[in-house]
Amino acid sequence: MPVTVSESKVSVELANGSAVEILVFGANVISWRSPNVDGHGVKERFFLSKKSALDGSKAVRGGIPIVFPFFGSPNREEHKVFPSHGFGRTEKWKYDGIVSETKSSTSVKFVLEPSAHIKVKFPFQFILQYIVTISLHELSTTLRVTNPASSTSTLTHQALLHNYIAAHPSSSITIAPLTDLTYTDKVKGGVEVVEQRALVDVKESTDSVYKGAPGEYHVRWTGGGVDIKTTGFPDVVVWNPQKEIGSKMADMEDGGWERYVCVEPGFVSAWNTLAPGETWVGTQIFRPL
Ligand SMILES: O=P(O)(O)OC[C@H]1O[C@@H](O)[C@H](O)[C@@H](O)[C@@H]1O
Repeated sequence: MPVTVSESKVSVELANGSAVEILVFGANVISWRSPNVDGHGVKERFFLSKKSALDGSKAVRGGIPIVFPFFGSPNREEHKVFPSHGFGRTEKWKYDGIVSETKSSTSVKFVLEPSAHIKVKFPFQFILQYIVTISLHELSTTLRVTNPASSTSTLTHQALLHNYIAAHPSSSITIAPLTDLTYTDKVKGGVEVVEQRALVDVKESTDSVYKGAPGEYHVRWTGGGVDIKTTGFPDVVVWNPQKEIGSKMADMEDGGWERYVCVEPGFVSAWNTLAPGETWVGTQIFRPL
């Protein structure tokens, strides 16, 4: 049975051992195992902190949390009732079934619409759809944000896929190509910097929001790597707190920052405004080396 559905989780497994697990809480992908390129064995591709809550009591520290309707700390009035990164990652999504299924690929879908308690705090209509597609050697995820309003009310939002890519040691991690892009350095209080490096590393605490993102990222580390292709996301965030900040995070496993890098495609440096009936779509595809 390639798709297994429980109350809290949807799991999909293909014949070659590729497997993905998605919590209904946050529609958070928490695991993706895919075969090694040499054909021997499968490897976990995402980091998930051993100290992360997975019961819906707190956002997941790992996998792919979905950031919506705003990124980072809330600065618009209508967002101030929410914790950082919004409510997309802390709501229970509805599993909406299998979208397509072949021998080499399966797509499943999750939907989030305003619940009674969200409506009280966020008086805007929205429909989020999240499609996770696992194929023999790739994983892709697509987020669709729709403004279903029939009146004139617009939906203004940001969105980001907060990928925790399993990569170690963090001293060997590089991300490219980001050269010549302007980024906001959140570690240095939000100064704008033009990236000079051909290979960006995370040896020091890094929290950088790149604008005008190329949509293709080569993430490499000793003995491994992954390529990520994206469409619809004008920005990309690179984040690794290193020991300095990571050791103070209650849900971070000991030394966890040594074992991942977050490369996060997003629509975050500006706001996207959807007229009634409009939909924004962002897609990412991972291919491990
Ligand atoms: O601890 P959180 O809310 O999951 O956020 C983790 C990090 O997420 C990144 O996307 C942000 O750029 C960082 O500033 C933030 O610290």
